[in-house]
Amino acid sequence: MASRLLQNINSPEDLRKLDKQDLLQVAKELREFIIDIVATKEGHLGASLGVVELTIALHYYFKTPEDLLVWDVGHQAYGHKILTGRRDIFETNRKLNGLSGFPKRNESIFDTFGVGHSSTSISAALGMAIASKLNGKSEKNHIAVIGDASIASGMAFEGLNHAGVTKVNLWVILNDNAIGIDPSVGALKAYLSKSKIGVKPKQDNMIEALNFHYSGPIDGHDFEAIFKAFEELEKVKGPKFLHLITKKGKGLQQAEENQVTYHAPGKFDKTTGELLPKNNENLSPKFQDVFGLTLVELAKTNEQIIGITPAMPTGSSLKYMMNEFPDRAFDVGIAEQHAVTLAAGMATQGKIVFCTIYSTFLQRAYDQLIHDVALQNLPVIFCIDRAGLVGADGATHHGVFDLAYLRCIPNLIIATPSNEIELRNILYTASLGLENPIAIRYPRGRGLITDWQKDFQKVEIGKGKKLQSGSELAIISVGTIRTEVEEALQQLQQPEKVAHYDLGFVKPLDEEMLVEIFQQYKTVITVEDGVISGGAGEAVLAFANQHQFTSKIINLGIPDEFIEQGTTAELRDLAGISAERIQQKIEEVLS
Ligand SMILES: Cc1ncc(C[n+]2csc(CCOP(=O)(O)OP(=O)(O)O)c2C)c(N)n1
Ligand SMILES: CC(=O)[C@@H](O)[C@H](O)COP(=O)(O)O
Ligand SMILES: [Mg+2]
Repeated sequence: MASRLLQNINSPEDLRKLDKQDLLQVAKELREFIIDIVATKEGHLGASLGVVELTIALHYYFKTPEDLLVWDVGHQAYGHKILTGRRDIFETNRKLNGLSGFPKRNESIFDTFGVGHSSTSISAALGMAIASKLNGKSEKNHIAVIGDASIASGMAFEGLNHAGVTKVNLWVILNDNAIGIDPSVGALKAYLSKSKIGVKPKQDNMIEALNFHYSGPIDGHDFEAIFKAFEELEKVKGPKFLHLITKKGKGLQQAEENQVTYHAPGKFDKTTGELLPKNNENLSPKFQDVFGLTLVELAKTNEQIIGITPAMPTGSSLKYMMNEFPDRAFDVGIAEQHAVTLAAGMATQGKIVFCTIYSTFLQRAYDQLIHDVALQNLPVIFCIDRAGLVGADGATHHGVFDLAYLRCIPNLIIATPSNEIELRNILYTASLGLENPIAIRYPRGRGLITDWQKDFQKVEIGKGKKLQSGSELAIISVGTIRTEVEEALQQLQQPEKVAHYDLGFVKPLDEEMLVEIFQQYKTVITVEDGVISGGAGEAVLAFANQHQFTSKIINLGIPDEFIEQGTTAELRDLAGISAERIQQKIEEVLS
């Protein structure tokens, strides 16, 4: 598929053998190659298309891999992967046992740092640069490429602040396309958007104030301009900053015009850019929409309700509330720590704050969760999206640690609704006002219920439920993994032997229900889509031990290893929590 020039580029060395004039053709071919593959195999599109020229220029000008190139987030690194020896296996991108969708150290020597979560590139590249200096290799270049949304995160500023007092050979390249997944937000965006190509912001250049040599803004699709800037900056000692203006989705009209949709568009027609219908999608809503639409309903009748998202209005569906109540719904940018403490501040003033964060990104705000929310027992409502295995994004994005990292926090309620209606009802219950903070956990994608917009029912906090009686063994499922358990039970030869309970809450546990289970069953299996170590199953185990129940307890969940990418179904199977694997386990125990 790779055409004339690209098919002979198996490493940056091959690229460097070409004349500069050939690079335009390489850019054309690289764009076509990315579009071709992503159109059928899916993945992140717009970001990689936007940095095609920059990617080629970096590998052409610098001596990678000796010079160290660090991509921020890494969703824009497809061109980098293709030029660094992975062209022929690029169609395995984000698939089980295939390439990771992000740079990864054990995948290639050119991937200098594993990424996926944003805003780490400056700290990582600075760390490398300081180490190089200590190793007597000060001439080595260390290059962080970071987007306009990612640089607005606190962590990126911490890196800039430190770099400014070093004399190391650090390049920060700002790829400014004025958008993250959703439009960029905040005062920094306003500052950056005043910069026009060729017109350096003269007054109060905040980057220069941080002791960086600032260059730009230049057109990031113009090879000549990029090389000229590289040559000039190479003469500068110490940290330097190059500001590029690019267009996300460059080269595919639809992607340029609908940048939010084409961030990760799913399958599309590679020539027209038209999105293709998704196969096998049922009619039940996405869990994120159950959250987003329910929140709008609740916000209509209660003006104390506030919504907060750190940079994921579309992904979390907070966008519905942002559209209806722009004064009460906030996208704070990639700033999970700020989002949590902002929510805490609002809660001190009696606001009912729904703070929605992907499980994996909430890891960033762990201290804020403990110190600013739980310790003061502020009743913030955390809506934890993308809990469990998320599929193709892989190890950096699975939401599998939350139950373990939340369970040990005093004061925090942890709700694990097992379907759309339960999610809706716990959102309603939380909106009535709780005395504690609460974490409500739900997965990526859709469940099975279509008729979900029922009248609200108040939920009793800390209550689980019996879903099915059985004579020999009990299964306790945690959250929406319930559907895998139900499917497993349907396949059993003797389903009447197996009882099924829904834990409902990981904290507080439904002790009454657990006592009933342990008094009745000699074997109990817990199933969750989170890590076993420290997870809900271990909470059940600890309860049994504390109360001297002697039933045998088997915990199913994510084993003590990082799970890579694949479809959610494949990964559940590998982890032993698919319907089939659960069924096998039950049959084994029963026999
Ligand atoms: C800590 C963290 N929060 C949120 C995200 C989700 N996320 C991935 S890419 C992205 C937007 C990045 O925008 P920008 O840095 O401008 O890069 P662009 O996509 O425009 O190239 C966001 C919010 C993330 N990866 N990491
Ligand atoms: C790169 C990144 O972090 C996001 O683009 C992420 O892939 C979004 O995930 P969802 O598709 O689950 O919203
Ligand atoms: Mg951007």
